[in-house]
Amino acid sequence: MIAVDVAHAQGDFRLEAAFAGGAGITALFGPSGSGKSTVIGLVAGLVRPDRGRIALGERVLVDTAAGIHVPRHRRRVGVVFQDSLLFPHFSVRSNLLFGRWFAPPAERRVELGPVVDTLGIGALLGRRPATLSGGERQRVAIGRALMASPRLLLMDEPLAALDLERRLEILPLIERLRDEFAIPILYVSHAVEEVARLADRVVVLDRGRVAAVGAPDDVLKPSRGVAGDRFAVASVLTGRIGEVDAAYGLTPVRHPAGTIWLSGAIDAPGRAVRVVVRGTDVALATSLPRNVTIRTALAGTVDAVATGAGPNATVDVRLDGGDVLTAVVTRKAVDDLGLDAGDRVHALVKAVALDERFQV
Ligand SMILES: Nc1ncnc2c1ncn2[C@@H]1O[C@H](COP(=O)(O)OP(=O)(O)OP(=O)(O)O)[C@@H](O)[C@H]1O
Repeated sequence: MIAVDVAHAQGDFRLEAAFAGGAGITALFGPSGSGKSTVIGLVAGLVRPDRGRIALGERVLVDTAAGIHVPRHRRRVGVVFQDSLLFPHFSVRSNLLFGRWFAPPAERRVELGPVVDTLGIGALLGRRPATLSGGERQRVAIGRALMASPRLLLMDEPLAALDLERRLEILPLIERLRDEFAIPILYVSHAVEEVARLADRVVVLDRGRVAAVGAPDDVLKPSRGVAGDRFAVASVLTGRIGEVDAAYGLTPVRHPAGTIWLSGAIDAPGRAVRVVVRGTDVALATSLPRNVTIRTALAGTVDAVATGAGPNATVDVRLDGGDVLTAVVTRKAVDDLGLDAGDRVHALVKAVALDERFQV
């Protein structure tokens, strides 16, 4: 468990944040410049806070009042950045083994074999970093951080430099290492799908302050602190996978409010799945439109409509079965349709917006 309570100024920016992260993945989420990387730097020991305390379990890493500032190499905190630097003249194997030196021999709990297996990098061990693709380099960087048997792993936008295909390959590996190595992870990301899928707990930062803390389903709602960034609004729906439509390459997810179609085939009938839906990918209709390309129409009742002075509005729809789906629509559409709490609506979601590999 990591507990952070710090104040730190750099230039005009002032961070004043207190939060705690437990087992599993704690996501730090928020707009650019909100202070996410600054928090990572403070926990990693790259930056010394003006004031505050950082503790990892029983161990105090920073306590400015007591004059404690554990140097970074003694923190037992692993760090993976967007572009992690590997040692260019070492093989992948040597890069991985290098990580071990950061753990005192008695505390080396992570072995090379399981790391290589989990990350699927066995074929790369003899190669030099320059010969690796971006995705391969990132896997090795994650492996090297793991080899230090860290008590906490910091991941600062670890997938941001990769294309969608590579991101989708590495995402399940991050889940596996969370589960198999049981190392708590503090994970910085801009991407709402990543946060919704990975995080056990989300800390939303906004202009250096903690705007919200909670489970992804609760926090990734606009009314709970991420207003202003319409692309940061997402909902998580739970359903069961049906039989793949092989002719069209679609997977149906059965939900009490209707069938959610995913673009792509997941051959796992009966498996429970969480589907992450961005608010900007949802349209609302007061009657079921017939001649429309969208195949997914979920029935529900408007719970709340939030409008401000801006052009956009958010509409929380309580779907049949209980899940809440938030739609980001224009304020004009809300007025034109006269949408209000209690109205029955159909929430329309484009299947092509739901990449099946982002679902859990
Ligand atoms: N060394 C520095 N000197 C002065 N200001 C800094 C310094 N480092 C960062 N800042 C400022 O501190 C603020 C927070 O930066 P930080 O990198 O923590 O944000 P972030 O949430 O990680 O952003 P992003 O998502 O864009 O990476 C920004 O306004 C940034 O310009």
